[in-house]
Amino acid sequence: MAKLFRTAIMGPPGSGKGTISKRIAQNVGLQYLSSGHFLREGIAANTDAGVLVKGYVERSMLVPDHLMSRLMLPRLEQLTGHSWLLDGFPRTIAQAKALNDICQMDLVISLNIPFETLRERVSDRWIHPASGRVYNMGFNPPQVQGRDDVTGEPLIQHADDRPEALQARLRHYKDVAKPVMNLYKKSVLLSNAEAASKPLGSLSQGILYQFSGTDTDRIWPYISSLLSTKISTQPLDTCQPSAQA
Ligand SMILES: Nc1nc2c(ncn2[C@H]2C[C@H](O)[C@@H](COP(=O)(O)OP(=O)(O)OP(=O)(O)O)O2)c(=O)[nH]1
Ligand SMILES: Nc1ncnc2c1ncn2[C@@H]1O[C@H](COP(=O)(O)OP(=O)(O)O)[C@@H](O)[C@H]1O
Repeated sequence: MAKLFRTAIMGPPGSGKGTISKRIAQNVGLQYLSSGHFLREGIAANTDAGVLVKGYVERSMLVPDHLMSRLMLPRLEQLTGHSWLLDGFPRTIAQAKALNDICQMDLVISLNIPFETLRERVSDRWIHPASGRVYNMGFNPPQVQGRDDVTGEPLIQHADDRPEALQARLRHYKDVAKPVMNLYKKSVLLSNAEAASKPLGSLSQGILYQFSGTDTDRIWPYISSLLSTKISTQPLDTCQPSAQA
């Protein structure tokens, strides 16, 4: 049985989830699954799932929880036997509960970045719409200005990255993410029977680690060191539903 490591990264738009996830995947060698990327792939390939979610994604609305869980959970079940990192899922408490039903996570990373920093970053953000590759004109510019490094196709800026839209997205993120963070935050020791008899919202798991700052390069060493500690002390295990399941 291998040591398996299941983790998720949370944070407001522009907080650096994608940037940090890429570093984690390179350093730790786990499977990286970004919900936004996964949905966009389905839309581009015109799969049944892609057709169902297209309207929501194009309007930057959250895909309904039941649909999101129906798409993501089988994908995770295919990764049995692998360590993974989720970016963008679970985003709501309903999604977190659905994930708990199939798997206990080991660690949740939350990025806490000041609004002004987010505003500066997203106003400088350019994306390659087909792949979701993200560039920042100061931090990680493309090799050729305005062009994707891999395909050479033009980069675009998202209407959602305008400051007014960002403010609204941030408010929405805070409302939706708070109960999810509370679920992962505090440690409570409960027997399975106790856990089963409590409403899920009252349970929390003590696996949330928050990182604050304005620079990804400064936050990264702390995350890297946390991961080394967590992974080296991780018991041999397979994916199990959490006590709440
Ligand atoms: N100047 C600067 N830019 C950064 C830093 N870290 C990341 N960025 C850039 C890369 C992107 O253009 C932008 C947002 O980063 P990400 O796309 O990694 O963020 P995230 O995945 O959280 O955004 P999303 O949820 O997709 O809106 O900021 C940093 O420390 N300094
Ligand atoms: N966990 C999720 N629940 C509901 N919708 C999601 C989820 N993840 C992604 N989406 C959909 O995909 C879109 C793109 O997601 P993402 O790439 O994470 O970017 P953003 O930070 O703009 O939300 C979202 O606007 C939303 O429509």
